[in-house]
Amino acid sequence: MDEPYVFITRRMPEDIKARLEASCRVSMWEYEDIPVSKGRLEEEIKHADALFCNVSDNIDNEMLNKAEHLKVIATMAVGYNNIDIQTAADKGIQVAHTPDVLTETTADLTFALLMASARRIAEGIDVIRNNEWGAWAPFFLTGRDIHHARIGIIGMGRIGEAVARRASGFNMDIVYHNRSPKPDVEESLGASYAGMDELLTTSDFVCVQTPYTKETHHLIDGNALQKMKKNAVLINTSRGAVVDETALYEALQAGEIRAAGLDVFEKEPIGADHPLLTLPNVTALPHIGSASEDTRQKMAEMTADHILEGLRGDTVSNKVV
Ligand SMILES: NC(=O)C1=CN([C@@H]2O[C@H](COP(=O)(O)OP(=O)(O)OC[C@H]3O[C@@H](n4cnc5c(N)ncnc54)[C@H](OP(=O)(O)O)[C@@H]3O)[C@@H](O)[C@H]2O)C=CC1
Ligand SMILES: O=CC(=O)O
Repeated sequence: MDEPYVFITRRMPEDIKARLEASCRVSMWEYEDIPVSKGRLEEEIKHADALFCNVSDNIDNEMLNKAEHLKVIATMAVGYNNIDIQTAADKGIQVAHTPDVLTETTADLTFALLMASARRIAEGIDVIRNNEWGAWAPFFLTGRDIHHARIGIIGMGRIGEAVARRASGFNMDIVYHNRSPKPDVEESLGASYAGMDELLTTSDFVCVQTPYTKETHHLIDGNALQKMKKNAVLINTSRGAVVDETALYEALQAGEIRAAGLDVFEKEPIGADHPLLTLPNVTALPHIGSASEDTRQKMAEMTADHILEGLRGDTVSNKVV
């Protein structure tokens, strides 16, 4: 019997490719920093038995309908909003993702962004690099305190909980909002459940950690931003479109909220001409939530293993559908 054919949509380290090559025929997009072209992906998905993809690949209904032999899609991410999971399920294609392995790393980055936004770290770095440091001044680059402030976590899931654990080390008052309350987390972390309105109107830091779904599209819109405290900071490390960027720009410019820390954007990648980057109170990062060497290596290994499981006919261990 022919070996199954796997297509990898981004250049991966040799050990990851070799893990698959032990039992599969593998082909890989040549570049690490350029997404696979739509044309190549359409061509490959037609023949592939398995697809190793990532957050920047749009695996929609049209793309999936080209697949003739596909048995498994393994994405090197926990979020899978870029994959039409209903069509995959209808076609009997298993979809696997990488939960847990990236939770602590993403929470570290979320907290780093929170601290950088509150304490104006990016502005401070710019001052030094631009040779603008005149002298110590009493109120120069003063930020807002993190310790003992209230953090409101929207989406108290794996990453939300890991952020809450970090917040408790800073003696923060933790409130959260989910569709379903989590009494165990309330007990272990001393967090309190809040409705959206209460969370927005009382939090000093609002952290968004939900997946991107129809329900969470523009969850943070102009209305939500208006409810936030004037001194509040918004942190988004979930997906860009959970926040209405136009409304956010207007709220930041009008001083309706204090600052924003963003790792994700509605259309990625953004360029230096993005309106939000004209605002000094925006700290922006290029979607690097899970980007530590160890975590990305583990995510890649896990993704390859999901493919091997699916091709053996087993149920993949982190099955979305
Ligand atoms: N910036 C980056 O690089 C990274 C970004 N991410 C993003 O983070 C997301 C979360 O990951 P993870 O913590 O593992 O996921 P989980 O599924 O563990 O947590 C998601 C949480 O969101 C809540 N939620 C879902 N829908 C809603 C809603 N409509 N309103 C309020 N709460 C909601 C869920 O609770 P309930 O169902 O009770 O509502 C759940 O507690 C990923 O989907 C991904 O988009 C992840 C990793 C890295
Ligand atoms: O954005 C990253 C993910 O793992 O989801």
